Amino acid sequence: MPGFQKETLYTKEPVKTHTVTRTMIAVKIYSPQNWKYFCKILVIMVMIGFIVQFWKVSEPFRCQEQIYRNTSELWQEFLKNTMKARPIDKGSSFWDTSPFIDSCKPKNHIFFLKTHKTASSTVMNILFRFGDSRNLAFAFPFQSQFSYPSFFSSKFVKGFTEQSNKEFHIMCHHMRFQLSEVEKVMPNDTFYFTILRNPISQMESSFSYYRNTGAFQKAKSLDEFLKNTSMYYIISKGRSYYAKNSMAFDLGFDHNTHTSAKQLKLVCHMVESMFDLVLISDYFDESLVLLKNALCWSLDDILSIPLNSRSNTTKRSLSKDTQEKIKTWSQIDWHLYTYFNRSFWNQVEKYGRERMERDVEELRRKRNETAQACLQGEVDPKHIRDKSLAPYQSGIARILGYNLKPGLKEIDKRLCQRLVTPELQYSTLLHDKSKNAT
Ligand SMILES: Nc1ncnc2c1ncn2[C@@H]1O[C@H](COP(=O)(O)OS(=O)(=O)O)[C@@H](OP(=O)(O)O)[C@H]1O
Repeated sequence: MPGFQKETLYTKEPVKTHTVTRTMIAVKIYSPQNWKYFCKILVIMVMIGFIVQFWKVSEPFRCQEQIYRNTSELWQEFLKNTMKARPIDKGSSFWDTSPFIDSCKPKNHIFFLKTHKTASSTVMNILFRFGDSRNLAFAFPFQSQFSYPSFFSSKFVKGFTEQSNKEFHIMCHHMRFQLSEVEKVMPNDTFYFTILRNPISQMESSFSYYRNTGAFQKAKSLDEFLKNTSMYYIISKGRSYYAKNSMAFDLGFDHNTHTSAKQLKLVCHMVESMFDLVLISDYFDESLVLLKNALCWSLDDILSIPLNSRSNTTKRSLSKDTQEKIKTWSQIDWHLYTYFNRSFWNQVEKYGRERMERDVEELRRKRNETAQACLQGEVDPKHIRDKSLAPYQSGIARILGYNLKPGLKEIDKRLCQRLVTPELQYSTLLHDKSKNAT
C-alpha cells in the first residue's frame, strides 16, 4: 500500500518489517563488490567536475571565438584584399572638409548598410531618388531584402554573376552584412556607410514594430520583457535578432555572445575600418550634412522627409530602470552607439561647428519649403488617399504616411511623390524601370 510505505519511511519508530528491509539494503550497498562500483562513479564525478571548471575558466577564449566565428573570416578577407583593392581615401574626400577641392567629384558608387529602426528608410529614399534621377544601377534583392537574416551573399543579387561585368552603383536594401561578399558586387571605389541609433529608442521602436514576432510576442511591455528576459528570450526561437543587439547583428556580429571590453573595442574598430562613415539618426540632419560632404553631393541631393514614423499613440516612454537595462542587455549596440556618437561629433568638429549649423539650418529651411509645397502633412495610414504612398504596417506600430497637395503640376507631382514613396513601392518602381531599360 503506497500510503503505508510513505508512513514507515518517515515515522520515528518504523515497524519492524521495514527496518529489516532497510538493513538488508544497507548490507548489499556496503558489500566489497559494490565499493568498486562506487569508486568508479566517484572518479567519473570528479572528472565531470574538472571538465565543468575548465569550461568556466576557458569562457573568455571561447567567447572570442564565438563572436568572431563569422567576423574573423570577414576581417581576414578585409585585411587581405580590401586594403589593397579599396584604399579608404579619408584624406582626400570625407575628411577633407574644404568645399572647393578640385578632386571633389560626386560619388555614385555607394553601399549603405540599412540597419533596422534607425531612420534607414529615409536614407534609402535619398539614395533611391539620387539613383533614379541619374539612371544609376541598383543591386536588387530577389525579394524585398537580401535573404535576411542570412549573411549576405553575392548570389542574392539579381543579375549578378562573378563572370559578368555589370556595374552596380548603389546597394541599399536590408541585409546581414558580409564585406567580402558585398565587395564581389560593388566596384572598388565604393563609398561604404551605415546608420546607428540610440539603442534605447531603437529598441522601443523595434518592440512596437516586431511586437507579434519571436521574443517580444508574449511580453506585455518592453519593461516586462527586460524584467524577464530569461523567460521571453529564447535564442533558438525565431527572430531573436530584433530583440537583442539588433544593429550589431545587422553589421554581421554574433548578437548573443557575452563580450569583453577588449572585444567590444575590436568590434568598433572593425566597423570603423569597413565603413567610411557612420551616421547617427539622433542627429539626422547633421548626419546628412556629413554625408553630403563625404559624397560631394549638393544640399538638394540630401533633401528628405521623415519616412516610417510611428504615430505618437504607439510610442511608449520607458522607465529609467528599463533604459539602464537596455544598455546592458544590448551591450554591443550600446557600445557601438557611444563609440560612434563620440567619433561623429569629432567629425562635426573637423567640419566646423558654425559651418554645420549653417548647413543644417539651410537644409531644414529647404525641407520646410518642400513640405509646404508638396504635402498636406503626415497622416494616419487609414487617411492616406493614394495607396501607392501607404507604408507597410507591422506589429502594434501605426506607421504614418503622407497625402500630396491637390492640384500640383505634373512635374512637381512626380518629385513630391518620390519624396514620400515608401521603401517597398519605390523599390518595385525602380526594379521595373531597370527591367524596361534592358
Ligand atoms: N529623419 C528622421 N529623423 C529621425 N528619425 C527618423 C527620421 N526618419 C525616420 N525616423 C525614425 O526611424 C524609425 C524607422 O526606422 P527605419 O526606417 O530604419 O525602419 S525599418 O527598419 O526600415 O522598418 C522610426 O522610429 P519610431 O517612430 O521611433 O518607430 C522613424 O520615426
